[in-house]
Amino acid sequence: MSTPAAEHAPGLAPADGIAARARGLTKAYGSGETAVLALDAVDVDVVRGRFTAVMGPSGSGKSTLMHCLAGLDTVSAGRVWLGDVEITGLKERELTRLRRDRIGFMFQSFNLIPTLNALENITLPMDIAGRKPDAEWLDRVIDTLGLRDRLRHRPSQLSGGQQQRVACARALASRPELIFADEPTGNLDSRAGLEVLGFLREAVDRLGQTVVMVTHDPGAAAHSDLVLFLGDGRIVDEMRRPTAEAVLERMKRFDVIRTRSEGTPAPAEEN
Ligand SMILES: Nc1ncnc2c1ncn2[C@@H]1O[C@H](COP(=O)(O)OP(=O)(O)OP(=O)(O)O)[C@@H](O)[C@H]1O
Repeated sequence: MSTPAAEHAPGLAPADGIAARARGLTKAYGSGETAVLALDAVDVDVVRGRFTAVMGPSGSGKSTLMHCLAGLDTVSAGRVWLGDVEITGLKERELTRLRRDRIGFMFQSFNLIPTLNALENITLPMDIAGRKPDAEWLDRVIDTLGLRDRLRHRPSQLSGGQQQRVACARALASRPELIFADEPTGNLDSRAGLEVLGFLREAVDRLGQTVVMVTHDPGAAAHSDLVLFLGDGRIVDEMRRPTAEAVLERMKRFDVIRTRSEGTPAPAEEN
């Protein structure tokens, strides 16, 4: 049970249906004078069946948070759970299996294998794991992502947006409990980017998936249900049912704080 105070803290949700959870998550890089505190005692609940965006200035800890939640990076202190399994303290082999079974990843570079066709790329992680895809689920994913008539094409025969859709399908194919997307629209033009965001949205709404997306783009964040704002390694704010305008306004406040702390005039005076 979470305490009433915890329920109102940014980034914390009521304690049921949690896909990932962190408590006191702290990550330091380096030591001594060059040490960087990338995450500073972060508490966060990722709610199942929702689309969560993570935003914040460059260097605020977004990627580090995602990597620690996904078990791709070790933590310096604190605890992380995927579903009800605590991953902090797991051995690398157990962690690899857990990641493979429970998590789908989408990165900015799609990491498609050029010699495999779209379908083979989509099922590759499951093939490696020696698991058979659930045919009905795979069909739904392929149709939702509009890839039915592109399955035999190789990546070089697909547009950037189509390649990203294949990467999205690959992340969804094993029906993971959680999808982590790091700047999934970063390399795409705005139309293809919108497509991918639409598909992630549909993955949540129609397929019941859980998505965590790191982004710099307020327009992308507006597709989510909840935006978590990171500043200096802490969750400093959250926004439900975001709009691009509201997210942009919130992000501008980071610039004002930074400008003030650096002792230079506020940006308004520069414009
Ligand atoms: N491997 C590393 N070694 C040392 N410092 C690191 C390492 N990775 C990240 N950092 C530092 O940790 C802090 C958080 O980095 P992180 O990449 O999580 O930020 P971010 O919000 O994702 O940034 P960006 O928006 O620029 O991608 C930064 O100060 C960064 O320089």
